[in-house]
Amino acid sequence: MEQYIIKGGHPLVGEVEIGGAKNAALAILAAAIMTDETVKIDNLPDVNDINVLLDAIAGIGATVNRIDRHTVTINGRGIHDFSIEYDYIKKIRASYYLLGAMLGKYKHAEVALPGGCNIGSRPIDQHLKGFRALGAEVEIEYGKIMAEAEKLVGKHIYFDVVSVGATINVMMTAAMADGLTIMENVAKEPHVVDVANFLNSMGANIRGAGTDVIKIRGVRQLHSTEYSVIPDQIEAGTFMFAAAATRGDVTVLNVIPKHLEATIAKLEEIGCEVEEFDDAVRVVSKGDLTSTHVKTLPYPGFPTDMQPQIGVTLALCKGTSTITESIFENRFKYLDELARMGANVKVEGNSATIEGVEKFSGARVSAPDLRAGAALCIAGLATEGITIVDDIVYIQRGYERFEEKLRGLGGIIEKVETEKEIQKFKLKVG
Ligand SMILES: CC(=O)N[C@H]1[C@@H](OP(=O)(O)OP(=O)(O)OC[C@H]2O[C@@H](n3ccc(=O)[nH]c3=O)[C@H](O)[C@@H]2O)O[C@H](CO)[C@@H](O)[C@@H]1O
Ligand SMILES: C=C(OP(=O)(O)O)C(=O)O
Repeated sequence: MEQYIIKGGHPLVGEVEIGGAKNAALAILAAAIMTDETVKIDNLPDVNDINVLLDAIAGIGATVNRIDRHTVTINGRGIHDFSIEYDYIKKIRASYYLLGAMLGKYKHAEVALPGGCNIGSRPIDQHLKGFRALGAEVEIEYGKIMAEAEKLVGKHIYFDVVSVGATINVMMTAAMADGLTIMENVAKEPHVVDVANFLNSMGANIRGAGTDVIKIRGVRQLHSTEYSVIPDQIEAGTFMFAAAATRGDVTVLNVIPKHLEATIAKLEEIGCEVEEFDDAVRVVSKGDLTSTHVKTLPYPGFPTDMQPQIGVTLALCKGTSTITESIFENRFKYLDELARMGANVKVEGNSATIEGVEKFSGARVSAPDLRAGAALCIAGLATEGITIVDDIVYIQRGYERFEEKLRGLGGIIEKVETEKEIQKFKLKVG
């Protein structure tokens, strides 16, 4: 099993290029099968989740051509199989987007119940409510969701909870339903807007993405397009908190600063200097940082996907910080690991109280999920000793060349697999 080994205690300094947004790209790839024409998608992150989804799309008969690591063409004309059994697909969350896409285009879809990070119970009732409202019959049997419709007809849908997945999924189906769909209480995340823009570039008629109400006038057919995925605000934020925690000076390149507002506000609150450019943000962290309070919320609130990264940073800030996790009930597991590195934390229900410490000590820790894994690497980079992070397969789901990008900022981090490699690293770093 691959691990990261880290020798920390050095400020991260320099520039890092941010890739395309995983969570936008996954939905866009699924939506690409909704036309028989060829779609070209650029700025894809080269991460495991994307590769699993591309294999699944090829597996049902679409033609998938990799132009390079970040560009792909997809042609859905050959799709002959509307049932996705593929073993890996159920492990990724975004497998549910094939349901919305296939239901919209073929009026029939069967997809294994989705997986994704184990950060809470993660129901999909709002997705199913939306499909049913549009006229689909939906059943769950043998771990599979089966959706079928003779005809899909636009409806007024009010979501009971704000869900990124349900908003995008039902939007995809409604894009090819008859008539007008009005979706209320929808998610406003940048990736919701990106998927709407992508579908519109294929000929869909979607208005209001990025606000609380999305209106979709269904169209009969979608057509070819060329599209570039937006930058990943979570990858960018991860490097920004890595700069803060290591008392570094890092500029994230190829970002949309507007998408990073909640992150920038928290970095400034704890005492970092943040400079915004057209498509870059520089974070400078000098001297003592101070505590703050964080509550995760749907966009434009502070993202739950950035909660572990700020948590690790706050554990090294002076004073008492609190974090309220209001989206997922099981996203504090990384704090147990951090406690093994010397953090002073207490979790009660959906709140964590963090008493800042001056430094951590290196330890062997496990990545409990994707963002938590990245956050534990930040902890290791901020720690003078040696830290080993196990289960990095989670990190590889969503970060491209993570260790290489950190090394580019002066971080001492290597991917290792054997005890011999660990010893070699220790000898090298002294
Ligand atoms: C692949 C992907 O894009 N994953 C992201 C997506 O996950 P995901 O789409 O699973 O998250 P949602 O936005 O749907 O979940 C938000 C909240 O709504 C609840 N809920 C959701 C759907 C539903 O049918 N019923 C229901 O009750 C969830 O339990 C959660 O409490 O958005 C999350 C919130 O920004 C991010 O953390 C994930 O990284
Ligand atoms: C939780 C995440 O992903 P997923 O929803 O795919 O588990 C994430 O991207 O942080």
